[in-house]
This record gives sequence, C-alpha cells and structure tokens, in this order.
Amino acid sequence: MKTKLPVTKNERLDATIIDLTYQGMGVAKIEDYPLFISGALPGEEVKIHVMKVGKKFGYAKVIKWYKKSPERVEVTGQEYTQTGIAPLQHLSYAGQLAFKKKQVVNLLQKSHMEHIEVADVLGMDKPYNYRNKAQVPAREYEGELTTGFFRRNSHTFIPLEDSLIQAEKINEIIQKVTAVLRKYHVAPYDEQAHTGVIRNIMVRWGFYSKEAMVVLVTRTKRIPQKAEIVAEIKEACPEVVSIVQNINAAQTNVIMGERNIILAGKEAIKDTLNGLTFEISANSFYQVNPLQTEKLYQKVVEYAGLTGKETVIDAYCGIGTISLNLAQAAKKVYGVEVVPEAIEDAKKNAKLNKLDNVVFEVGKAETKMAEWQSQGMKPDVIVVDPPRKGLDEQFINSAVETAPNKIVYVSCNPATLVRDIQRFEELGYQVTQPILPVDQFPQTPHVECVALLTKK
Ligand SMILES: C[S@@+](CC[C@H](N)C(=O)[O-])C[C@H]1O[C@@H](n2cnc3c(N)ncnc32)[C@H](O)[C@@H]1O
Repeated sequence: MKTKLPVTKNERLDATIIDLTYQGMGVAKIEDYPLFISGALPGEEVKIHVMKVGKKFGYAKVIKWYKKSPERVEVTGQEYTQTGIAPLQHLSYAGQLAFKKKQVVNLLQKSHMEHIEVADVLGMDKPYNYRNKAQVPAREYEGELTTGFFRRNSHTFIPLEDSLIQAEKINEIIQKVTAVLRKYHVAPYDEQAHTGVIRNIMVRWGFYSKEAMVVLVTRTKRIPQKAEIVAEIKEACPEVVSIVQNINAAQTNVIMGERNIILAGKEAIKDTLNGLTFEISANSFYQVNPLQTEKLYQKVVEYAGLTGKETVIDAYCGIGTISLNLAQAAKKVYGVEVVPEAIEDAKKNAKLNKLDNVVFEVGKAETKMAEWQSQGMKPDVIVVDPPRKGLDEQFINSAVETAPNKIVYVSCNPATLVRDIQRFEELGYQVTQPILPVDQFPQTPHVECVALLTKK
C-alpha cells in the first residue's frame, strides 16, 4: 500500500531549518519527512518550493526568508553555490569551522564513541584563493570555446571564472590559454555528440616555486596548429614551465585519460612544503591547499613522535610528501602508493631532498601491508592517508598484526575515519589525543582530520 507523503511536488509551504547535512544543505522536517534545501542555514525561517519528492526525502528551494541566521553572510556570485565550487560561501567562516567540528562530533556520537574528543578546527586566516590546482571543462558557449563549471548533479554548463577559491594566478592562466585556443579556433568538446578536441584545461600552480603547469585534456591525439598554440601559451604565460597534453578518448565523466604527451618544458613542476621540494607531475595527487597542508603534515610528524630510531610506514603516500616529512626524523620510511607515476615522483623527490632512508613501492596498500607483515616487518609507526572510502579491512588487520606503537590517521572523510577508528579500538588501539580537523577546503563542506591511535 502506498503511504501518503506529507508534501507534494511544487507545493509551497513555510518551514524552519533545523540542521545542515554533511553536504552543506539545510534540512527542514515536515511531519518527520526531511527536505534538503540548498543555501539555507539552521535557525532560518523560510518559505520553500518543493522541487522533488522521493520515498524517504525530498528537495526544495527557498523562495522567501522570514528570518535569516546571524551566521549568514551575503554573497554576490550564486554560481559558486550552484556549481559546488563554494557551497558554504553563505555561512560565516567561524560558522563553517563550527559546522565541520560538529560533523565529526556527531559521527562519533552516532557510533557511541563520545569518549573521543575533537579539537577546534584549524582554520585559515584568509580562507579564499587557496587552491593550487584547477580543472575546468571547455565547452562551446555562445559560439565560442568557453571555460566554466557544471551545475551540481547535472550536465548544465555555466560559464564562470573561479576567482573565489582558486589561486588568482590560475584564473589568469586559464583566461590566457582560453584566448589562445579561441584564436586558433580549436573545437571545444561536445559531450552529446562526443566530438571536438579540447575537453578540459588543468592548471597546477606552485605557491612557493611560482612554477605553473598547463594540461590540455583532449579527445583526439591531434591538436590542429599545436606548435603555434604551445608557443603562444609560453609567450603569454612566462610562469608556465610545463605544457602537457593528456588524451582522454573515452565517453566518460572521468577527467584525465591515461596517456600524456609533453608538449613543452618539463614533465613536472616543483613546489615546496615545510622546506622540502617536490616534483609534481600531471596525474599525481598533491594536496590542493598548500598552506594548510604544511600545518597538517606538521601535526602528523608531531603525533608520530619520532626520535631517529623508528621504522615508519607511510601508506597511500602519493608523491611521498608525508614520507619525506617523516624521513627527516626517522630511521627508515617505507611508502606505498597505487599510482606508478606518483611513485616515480616520490623516488625523485627523495633524491631531490637528499633523503636516502626512504623506500617507495608501487602497489595496493592492503596487499603491500599484508606482504610486509608476512615478511616480519615491525614498524614503530604507521601513517595512513587513504582516499574517501577509507581503509580496507585487510589493511587494518595486517597493520595491527605488525603491532606498531602508533597509527597516525589522516582522513578526508570523517565517516570512514570514525568507522576505521572503531575497528582499531576493537583490535587494541585507542585515541588518546583529540582528533584535529584541519580546514583544507574553506567555503566547502569537506572536512580533513588527523587522529593519533596508540597501542593500549
Ligand atoms: C588522499 S591521497 C594522499 C596522498 C599523500 N599522502 C599526500 O598527502 O599527498 C590518497 C592516495 O592514495 C592513493 N591510493 C588510492 N587507493 C590506493 C590503494 N588501494 N593503495 C595504495 N594507494 C592508493 C591515491 O592514488 C592517492 O595518491
């Protein structure tokens, strides 16, 4: 039998916002039925228009505010919310930091782990223009190749320059590269027809080194008038030391393809973190907020508590950024990472920084950890920094078998962090320091945390 929902599509009604979801949407409940409302803040009283109703929840938009939150800040560019570039821009920065802390506290409570404390979020002094990387789609708009972003959860293209959270230099480079591509009439990608040449422009910017990389992601191998285009980009953007073509011929939402061709300059740019130099190539993971990353890594080193005698594992090591921060104070560091190019970078980075007490291996962390365990490796400290899905069960079991005194967990998803901490607690580890959230992504709901687990 169909149960009648308390709201219908296109209905207009008054509501009070009671919460924010982890994605930063306001929540109102109509007879216990949750409605998610973009751009609304807790405590606000609003008139809403119901856009979509599902069995368990629905979506609505605000058409009128009766009472606004004292935490609301007025914003000019609604596109930054619509595209998901800065979905929390309408919440004061202090409010954003409180929201992020509360997310971690709530998740711990839900898992009955109230005994674990959460520190105040380490925020930024200037929470804007912090991103060192942008990847923007190039599409036809009003007859011209134009860069922009997609409306959240849709394929609607919005022409837009992100002058809010990405480094100003990146905006400047994207504009100049776009002008060159327009001049040579390079065809932008058409998703429907799967035609055109340029799919995306990716730019990386070294905050300290002032070196930039431009990656032209193309559907085809051939770029018409490639030599002229490359020469003009070099001339217009003297800070660009690397121009790479990445070929992605597939009909997919995945941005980067597998094949890179160096069109000019070097295959990687350099940047510095905590005084160490890193080479970063097109496909490697590199934290997007360098100022906050330095603080995050300092906390990791502090939690590891190294004296120079320790063997350390850095799992999910990327290009070895955490590994090399640790290697300065450890006897030996073993890094593992699944992307082969990142491990190539990591090895170069060890040499570049004259650190020879590091071994980097390509592989899945869960497989490598099991291998190290069966070989009898006894690390003193294991550092993990997995992607959003968190740690694999096999990884946790093998890591615990090797009995490290400490596990330092860097996480970009508090839900999987809490899940994995619970597992480590069952296996004889405890969190003795408050979990520290570090705001790597101001104006967005993303939360990064670092937690220390010690053997009971
Ligand atoms: C959040 S990033 C952290 C990278 C590095 N620690 C840093 O701070 O730059 C996660 C890394 O895990 C890698 N990765 C994803 N799945 C993996 C797996 N199963 N085993 C090893 N590495 C993996 C990704 O390629 C990525 O470099």
